Amino acid sequence: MKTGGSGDVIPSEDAAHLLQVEEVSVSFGGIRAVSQVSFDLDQGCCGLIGPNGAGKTTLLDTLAGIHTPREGRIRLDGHDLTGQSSTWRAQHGIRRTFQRHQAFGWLTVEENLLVALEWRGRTRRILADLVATPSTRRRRRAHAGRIEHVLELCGLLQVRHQRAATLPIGQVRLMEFARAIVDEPRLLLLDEPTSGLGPEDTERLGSVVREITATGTCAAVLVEHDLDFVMDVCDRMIVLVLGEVLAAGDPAEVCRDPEVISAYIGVA
Ligand SMILES: Nc1ncnc2c1ncn2[C@@H]1O[C@H](COP(=O)(O)OP(=O)(O)OP(=O)(O)O)[C@@H](O)[C@H]1O
Repeated sequence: MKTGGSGDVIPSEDAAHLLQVEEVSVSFGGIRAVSQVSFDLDQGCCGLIGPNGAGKTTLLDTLAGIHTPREGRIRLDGHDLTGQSSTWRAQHGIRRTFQRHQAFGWLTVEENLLVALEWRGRTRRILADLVATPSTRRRRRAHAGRIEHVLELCGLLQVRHQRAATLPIGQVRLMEFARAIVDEPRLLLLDEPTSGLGPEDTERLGSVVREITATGTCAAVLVEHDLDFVMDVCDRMIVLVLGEVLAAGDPAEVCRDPEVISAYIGVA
């Protein structure tokens, strides 16, 4: 991992996990939203489930650098990134998707992906560059293969030239997912990605999440209320209740746990 301009990264002495969450607690005033949560992730997709107010989004936001933990540490590839900004984390391969979409509506689907691909490591001129100068055209050609592949993977080839604002919500969500994976992140943080998707798009999204997290180069943490989707794409599951880990492990086993059934599945 490279250090960012402002970043002092501290290597862990332990064998590095891709993601290591160590006794992380997050509070808002007197509310302890996340309490002493620890887990590792090396590959695959880890589902984060639990009732409303359990602390799932807070934990995801903390991994993304939106909140700072009151206690604990977060490491990526062994490097401590607890105090790093969300921009720094994004530049080092962490991508977070949001429940509310954040597409550039006036750009086409393909341009949205190009912006995402070019953003990494750069902070200026990207939108301005979309007016095609010769250097922009050269860069577009260099990125064309990757964009083509991701458009195909996400079922967006046919709408590649449509403006994002004109797409139905299901395709906007798939495009947002495509933007998150186009520059091959190390860690994806997915916040209720099936929200607003119909069964066909949900199935496609599930197969893309499975495919990209099966390569071993990208892992994902998924917050999702659709338990069928979690069971379909996750090889691991963590159940949070009132900010604490109630159960963790193989999804099928976790779902059979009587405490999990009583605290969440019975009411989900
Ligand atoms: N910005 C904030 N300021 C104050 N309290 C907050 C803030 N964000 C979350 N909380 C509180 O922290 C706790 C955990 O909330 P969080 O949104 O993380 O839960 P969640 O499991 O994602 O819930 P849901 O499934 O409803 O989205 C809740 O009590 C919530 O009210």
